[in-house]
Amino acid sequence: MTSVNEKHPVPSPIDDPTLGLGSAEPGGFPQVDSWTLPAAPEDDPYGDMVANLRSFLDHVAAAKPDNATVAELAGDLAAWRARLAPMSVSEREQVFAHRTDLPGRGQTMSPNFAIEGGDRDGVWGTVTYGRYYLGGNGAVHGGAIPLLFDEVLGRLANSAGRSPCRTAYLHTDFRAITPVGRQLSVRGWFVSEEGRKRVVRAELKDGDTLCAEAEGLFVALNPGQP
Ligand SMILES: CCCCCCCC(=O)SCCNC(=O)CCNC(=O)[C@H](O)C(C)(C)COP(=O)(O)OP(=O)(O)OC[C@H]1O[C@@H](n2cnc3c(N)ncnc32)[C@H](O)[C@@H]1OP(=O)(O)O
Repeated sequence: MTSVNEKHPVPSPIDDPTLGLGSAEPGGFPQVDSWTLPAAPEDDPYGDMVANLRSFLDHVAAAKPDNATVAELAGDLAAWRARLAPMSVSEREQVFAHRTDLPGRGQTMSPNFAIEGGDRDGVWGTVTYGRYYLGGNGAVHGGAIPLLFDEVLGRLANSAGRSPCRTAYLHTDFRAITPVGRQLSVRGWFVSEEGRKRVVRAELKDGDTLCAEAEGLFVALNPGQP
């Protein structure tokens, strides 16, 4: 056990019995068969929870709370951790990041890529980086940009009935500051597909300004590869 304070001890992630190196399921990424999201269900508590969690992280990043508020929040978070801990399931059963019917796949790790359309050769949509992703001086953290590209290109490279693949390289060029809090356009497309090798490119734009672009090689997994 590791702990930031004695009142609210935080177990290390390694204590999670449902995960471990070597236990990943082959090609465990959710596959994309259609880029069209179904109409949002009337009542979708999980989607609401994830949207609130994203917004919560933005507010945590933006706020300068007093100590009493921070202590209360730490207690609330510890209580929620204790409530969720017995509900841990295997990767296959996990809901987080597996809800391909939700914007952003129902996860909060990578920026919320809102898909507008796509086909076998490409995908396009928007992203708005919240305050959580601030690097400095109003610009998005440099690591959060390849995170978006891996999400967009990973989904594209695994789409349309293709066999599961993994990122072999992801080269990112930062061309201009990527602003926090503005709706940006994102586009990913196939450059080539030869044997196991899928070369894809993507760009991130603020209006006409190219903020960043990337090239990725995704390699189709052989049987038995994790
Ligand atoms: C819905 C979900 C969206 C999110 C998707 C996210 C996708 C991810 O981020 S996956 C996680 C990050 N990636 C990884 O962990 C991958 C780790 N690496 C690996 O597992 C392996 O190196 C792997 C599978 C990529 C390739 O290994 P292996 O199967 O042995 O292939 P290998 O024989 O070396 O290479 C196959 C071909 O690719 C080429 N290649 C492989 N890696 C590279 C590289 N980094 N640069 C250039 N070429 C490469 C090889 O030269 C070879 O080419 P050729 O056939 O012309 O000789």
